[in-house]
Amino acid sequence: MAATNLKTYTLEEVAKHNKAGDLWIVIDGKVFDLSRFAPMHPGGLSVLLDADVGASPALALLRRVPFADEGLGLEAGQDATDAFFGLHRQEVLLRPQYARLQIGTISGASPSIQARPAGSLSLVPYAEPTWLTSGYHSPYFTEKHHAFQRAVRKFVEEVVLPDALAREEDGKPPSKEVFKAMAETNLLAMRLGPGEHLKGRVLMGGLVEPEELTVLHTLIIIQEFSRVPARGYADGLGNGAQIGLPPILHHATPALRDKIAREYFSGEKYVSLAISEAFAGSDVSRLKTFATKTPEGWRVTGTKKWITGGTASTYFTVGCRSAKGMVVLVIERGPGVETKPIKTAYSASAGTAFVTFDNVLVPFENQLGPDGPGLAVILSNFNGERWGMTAATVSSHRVVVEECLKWATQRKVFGKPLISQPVIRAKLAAMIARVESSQAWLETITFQVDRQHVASRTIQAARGADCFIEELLYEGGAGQCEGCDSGASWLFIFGGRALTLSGMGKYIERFHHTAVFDAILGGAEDVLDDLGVRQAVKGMPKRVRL
Ligand code: HEM
Repeated sequence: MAATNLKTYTLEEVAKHNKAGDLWIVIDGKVFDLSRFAPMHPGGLSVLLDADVGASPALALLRRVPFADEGLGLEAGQDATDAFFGLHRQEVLLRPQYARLQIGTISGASPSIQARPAGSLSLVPYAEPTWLTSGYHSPYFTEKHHAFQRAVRKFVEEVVLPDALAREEDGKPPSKEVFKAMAETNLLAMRLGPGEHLKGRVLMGGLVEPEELTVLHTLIIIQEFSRVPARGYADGLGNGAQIGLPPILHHATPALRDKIAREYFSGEKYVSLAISEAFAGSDVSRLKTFATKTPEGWRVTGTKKWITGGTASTYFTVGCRSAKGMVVLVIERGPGVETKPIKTAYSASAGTAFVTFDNVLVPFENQLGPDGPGLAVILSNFNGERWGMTAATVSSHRVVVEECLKWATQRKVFGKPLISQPVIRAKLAAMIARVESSQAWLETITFQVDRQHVASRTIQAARGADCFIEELLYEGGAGQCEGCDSGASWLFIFGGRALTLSGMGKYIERFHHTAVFDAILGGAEDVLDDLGVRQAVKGMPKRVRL
């Protein structure tokens, strides 16, 4: 927070404080006293004193240094806004320890750079999907969806975002308070989509009635949550339950279903899906976790790997091999169940676990669906998972487009904004086209899913499309440079800053090292691609010929 007794100064007054130990600077009409901070400045003292860099701005600008003369949106004698924003994220000035360096404002100047208020829409072109862009219309979303979106965004930016950034830093799991807040608004329940589990709940303070909630609302929730630049944190924040709970809701006995739903939707206990193993990923029929029927119940022995949110989960929806084929069981943490964190490249806050089941006794009532064709229970779950991952993927790519657009316009190279380079504009054009087309396709599919109430054919089509969208965005798409195989566009736009954990490119760095994961999770991309085409071929009419 800025000091309260702010004074008004002229540039001439500021210019007198231009040396080490007595250094004032002007950023966006605000006067900062850096006299004590300058020796500790992370970018060094010298830059702050170097008039040629425009960093001793009051002095430099009064001298009309070239930087200020280059048509960068500043008039000579004004301030060092461009120099600052070419090197720092806006949030630096919002940090209390830096905000309090402000001692006043420049007479007659009014700040022109403002942080976007929590919950509001971004005005950066393409930073929002078309349906949220002023002047555009949507065949799917109504005014009520808009109100819902505003409420979810506010929640995400006020409650989730600060915790996500902090947890990505310290590697701890998402805070209990965030789960509790999600429970209070019923976001935990709504994230699973429409259904019986919403009955009697007050959704988002009453913004939508339980029977009114559609898959389009779920799309809004997923896409708003995915704007948070912390992919791993999102996984820790209940993405495990997103896939682990549906089989319980659809196949468990009413008593078990209601107990686990109550505990999860109130934010008390967590649920994970435990299918993949060191031995089997996409080829789930080869699992080596064995369930044996005994008079007292099922006995389960085996291991599970890459279990999202598993370190914190109480319940695991587990795919097992049985004498009859496959069976899915709900296993509660207890004797014989152990979880160990897996160190991943993407985030410790995802709670990715290696789970061991050592001769665990599981009551017969915990069986989900029939013994033998358990594979069908597992596979049916993948459809919703892929759709959700695609919705998240498109949204997080949009955030990257926004970051790149901002950076390319505020960063100066060779005396000009980066955006003045045609090659940068070409990369941005490709990224925008892919994000926009992916979102359009996603909305079409979502609408079909909504109308057909998870009709299998649409869902199969959705899965094929989802694979394509993810490939488009990651492998050949938003990340790639057109006409060459030189890698991700966002890396080229941000340069070395895309590799640093702090500063301008920190979100790009985090995005880049998690970007490919959605092509693996929920079934490897190429396997699902192939499945999509095989299913299309199944639907080919026998009589068609060229
Ligand atoms: C209120 C004034 C300022 C504050 C509070 C401040 C603070 C910081 C902080 C916290 C960083 C670390 C990186 C980050 O977190 O973004 C940084 C880096 C830096 N700062 Fe400043 N700074 C100020 C003004 C300036 C000015 C006027 C210049 C010169 C034009 C400057 C040049 C740099 C440079 C060159 C870096 C390193 C950037 C990089 O590694 O990419 N700073 N500053």
